[in-house]
Amino acid sequence: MKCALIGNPGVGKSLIFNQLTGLGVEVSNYPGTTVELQRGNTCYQREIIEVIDLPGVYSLDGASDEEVLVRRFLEQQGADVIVAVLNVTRLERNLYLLLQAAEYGLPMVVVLNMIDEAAKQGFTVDTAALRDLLGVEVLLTSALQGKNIDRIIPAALSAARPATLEVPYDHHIEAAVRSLDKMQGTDRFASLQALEGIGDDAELLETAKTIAEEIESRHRMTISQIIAANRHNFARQIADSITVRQKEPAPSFDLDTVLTRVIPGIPLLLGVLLAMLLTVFIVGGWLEGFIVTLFEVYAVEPFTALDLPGIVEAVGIAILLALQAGLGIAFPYVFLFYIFISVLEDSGYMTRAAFLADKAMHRLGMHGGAIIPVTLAFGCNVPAVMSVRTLRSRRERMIAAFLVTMVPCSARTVIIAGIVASFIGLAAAFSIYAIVFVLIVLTGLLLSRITPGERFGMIMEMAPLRRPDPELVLKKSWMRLSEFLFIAMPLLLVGSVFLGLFEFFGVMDVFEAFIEPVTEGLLGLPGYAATALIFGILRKEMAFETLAVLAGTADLGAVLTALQLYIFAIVTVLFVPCLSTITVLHREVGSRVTLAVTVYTVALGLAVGAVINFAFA
Ligand SMILES: Nc1nc2c(ncn2[C@@H]2O[C@H](COP(=O)(O)OP(=O)(O)OP(=O)(O)O)[C@@H](O)[C@H]2O)c(=O)[nH]1
Ligand SMILES: [Mg+2]
Repeated sequence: MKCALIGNPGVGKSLIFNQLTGLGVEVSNYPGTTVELQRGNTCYQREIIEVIDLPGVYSLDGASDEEVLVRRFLEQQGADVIVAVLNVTRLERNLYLLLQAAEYGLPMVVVLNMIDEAAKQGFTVDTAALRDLLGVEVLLTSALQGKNIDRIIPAALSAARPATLEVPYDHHIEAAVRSLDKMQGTDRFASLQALEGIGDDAELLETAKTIAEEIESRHRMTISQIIAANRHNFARQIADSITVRQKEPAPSFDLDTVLTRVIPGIPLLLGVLLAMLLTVFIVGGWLEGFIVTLFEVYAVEPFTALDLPGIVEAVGIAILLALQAGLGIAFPYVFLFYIFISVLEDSGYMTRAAFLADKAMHRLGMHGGAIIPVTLAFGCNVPAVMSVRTLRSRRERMIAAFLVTMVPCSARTVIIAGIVASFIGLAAAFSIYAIVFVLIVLTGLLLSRITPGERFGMIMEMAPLRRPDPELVLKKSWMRLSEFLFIAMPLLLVGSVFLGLFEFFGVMDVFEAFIEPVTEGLLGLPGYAATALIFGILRKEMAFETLAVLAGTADLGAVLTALQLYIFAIVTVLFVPCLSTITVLHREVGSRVTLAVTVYTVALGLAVGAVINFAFA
């Protein structure tokens, strides 16, 4: 048997799913967390029951990816039982979706979740009244406290049935439904769908269209608008009739007016982001240094001391370097960042941040939600790319994936600080940031023009402000980290081994000679800089380290001119995202976008380097 969890975003479907199946899908106090269908199994009385976690939607007739997915799922009867999960503190809007889903006629049970919050707000729900109205079983649950979750499956098995309640539509629409029934013998649901222009019976659609146009001209509204308005009204009536106030809610200080007003909202947001970045830089940088040194002293050095035959040593070193690069990013940056982001999400602050950032992000072809990937990117592009999946449309995900990989991550900051700030000066270092920032904005403006796909406004529900649950925060951060470890690391290993072998067999020298016209002619850099750039692909700071090794000194200022150092730094910063980023890009947005990002950033890096070289040489 299959049970599907359907409901608005952020009502607790995934938390219920995790409790039923023992799996760990992502749970967040940020609407729109689940974007794909998730499946898992649970066992009840020796029967295996498949549970499906669907992405949250507000209605079933929109064009967003999630709405299309859920609608198809219902049309194709993807489940035997629908478990409609409702947030009891937002009954009206949640009932709207329920009324719409009920029309598909599948057996269902209703779960009113977050009853703990309702109690805090001083009300409860008359479940018996709702049960009578809908004609289906209604449960009160709190997924956070694990209350009544164990009753969902038994109810789905024994008490699920199609809802008997019908939305009373406008009398013109009801009349149209009756006449379609008389003329073509279609049932209520099919007639309503046909009136909205949905379905594949051409004759029925034709008849329905004539009737619909007649009604629309009278109401000066589209049929869909009339139907939606009727459902809304009915949902409100039901919500009012089943809500039982127990006490008046205590008047509370409205934190939201502080958080979401431009002043002090925006300065506060910038402060929060800055504090987060600084903490991650300082703590992360320290931790990374620690891990890298640890590897150096306890793995790389002892391994080289073994004096193994050349090729074995080359492969071994390559593997160690990849582990060093991967772990050096994973724990200090990815994990730390995820903890911060999870706290911001689960406290509900992230939805406020998205709201504040919406205007700026729109210019770049994304919406406020892109604040998450963009902020993450300053720490490390890997988690940033992984988070683009929370964006609503493919168009936005593509734009965000592009822009995020251009944001100077902490490793690139190390390059800017280590090469430019220390050998040339602070002003020069800031000028690199300024150039990159301008390029990101220009790229965003360009992409938002040329990227195909529908634009969506931001309709995002403000998640309630809550104290984040430490256990959920840690669990989620760990889950996201392990995704990085198990997906990006193996690829990083393979890439690194190839690079090591290339070097061993002298492919690097051939390559250096081959692209000499570019390195020397175009960028005015010594030939060995090309190898350093290539190693930068593994881990950005390695460009710096390799350059020092190849130049034979850490005092780069003695062997390279200020202009050469500046060009090397800006090319490294812009040039191809690192291998870890490329692997996650590939997973999140596919090979074509990954290739486009790679080609674009190489071209951009070389072009900017060349322009600077010719302008100042
Ligand atoms: N207080 C309280 N919080 C809950 C309850 N159930 C879920 N939450 C919280 O609500 C937030 C949303 O939970 P999710 O399970 O991610 O919601 P979802 O329905 O899967 O959301 P989408 O994937 O966006 O559709 C999380 O922060 C949960 O911890 C509950 O019963 N009580
Ligand atoms: Mg979810």
